[in-house]
Amino acid sequence: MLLENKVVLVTGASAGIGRAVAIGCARHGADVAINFGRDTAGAAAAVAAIEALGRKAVAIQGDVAEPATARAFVEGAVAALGRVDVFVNNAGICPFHAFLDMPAETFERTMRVNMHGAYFMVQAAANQMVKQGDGGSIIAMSSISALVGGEYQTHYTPTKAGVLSLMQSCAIALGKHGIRCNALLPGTILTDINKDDLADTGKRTYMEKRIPLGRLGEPDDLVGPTVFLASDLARYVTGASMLVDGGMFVNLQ
Ligand SMILES: NC(=O)C1=CN([C@@H]2O[C@H](COP(=O)(O)OP(=O)(O)OC[C@H]3O[C@@H](n4cnc5c(N)ncnc54)[C@H](O)[C@@H]3O)[C@@H](O)[C@H]2O)C=CC1
Ligand SMILES: C[C@H](O)[C@@H]1OC(=O)[C@H](O)[C@@H]1O
Repeated sequence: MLLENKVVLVTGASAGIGRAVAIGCARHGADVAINFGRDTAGAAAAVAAIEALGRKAVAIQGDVAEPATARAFVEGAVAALGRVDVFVNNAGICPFHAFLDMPAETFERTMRVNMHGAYFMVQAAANQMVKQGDGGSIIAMSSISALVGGEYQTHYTPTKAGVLSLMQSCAIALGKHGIRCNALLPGTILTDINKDDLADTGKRTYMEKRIPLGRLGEPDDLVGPTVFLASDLARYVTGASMLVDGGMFVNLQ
């Protein structure tokens, strides 16, 4: 198994991509600590699914927008599972809104959750890995939106570009410690984050038509790429980014 004896931490793992990735890593042999915001039932379901696979799991509540959450999550995970081998920064929000009347609070909250949250979480995980002294793998859930814009995502796309950039700089800062840092760039994956947006059937059909593989993504589509980057198969991969979008980005005409 690719992640045998590894401890994986995933933020925002009570639903969507984070939950799929947490359970997927357990399927490949990892013990898993999940951070979650408010969804206690979703977090409990993720823990139960991981334990049903014969792996250890712990769920730790905390708002990633608060810098103190990062240290508490890493410390709680180490207390429960012993160490941190892989850190997946996944928690994120995208409250769709037009640019010209974007409320300052919506802009600031999106920045704090997606960008500040990623920064302090990655920093806390990296410090633990440096302390352990035998490297690690950090993976950030960026987005196709790091590379292209969105009319109702002017507050969101800069955070995804920021997270991609964070992985590039951290790859340099942490390479000497044997810590690899990479970004995954999902396309459009059906989750709660875009449920309302894609309830517009015209928009959903348009998005589907843009995808050469012919369908929107599902959370499990991110498991393979995450497990690969987490595993020793990717031992010489750092500072890299991988689109997981069914080919949407390259589909000009
Ligand atoms: N669904 C998609 O099409 C795409 C999603 N992404 C990214 O993937 C990541 C996961 O999103 P999805 O699974 O799609 O959405 P989701 O809405 O299903 O999941 C987001 C998760 O983050 C958690 N979360 C939100 N704010 C939090 C906070 N302040 N503290 C702790 N946890 C918090 C939520 O509780 C939830 O578990 C996000 O970073 C998103 O930007 C990137 C590209 C495409
Ligand atoms: C929320 C969006 O539907 C989703 O998130 C992203 O990062 C991409 O823009 C997807 O379409």
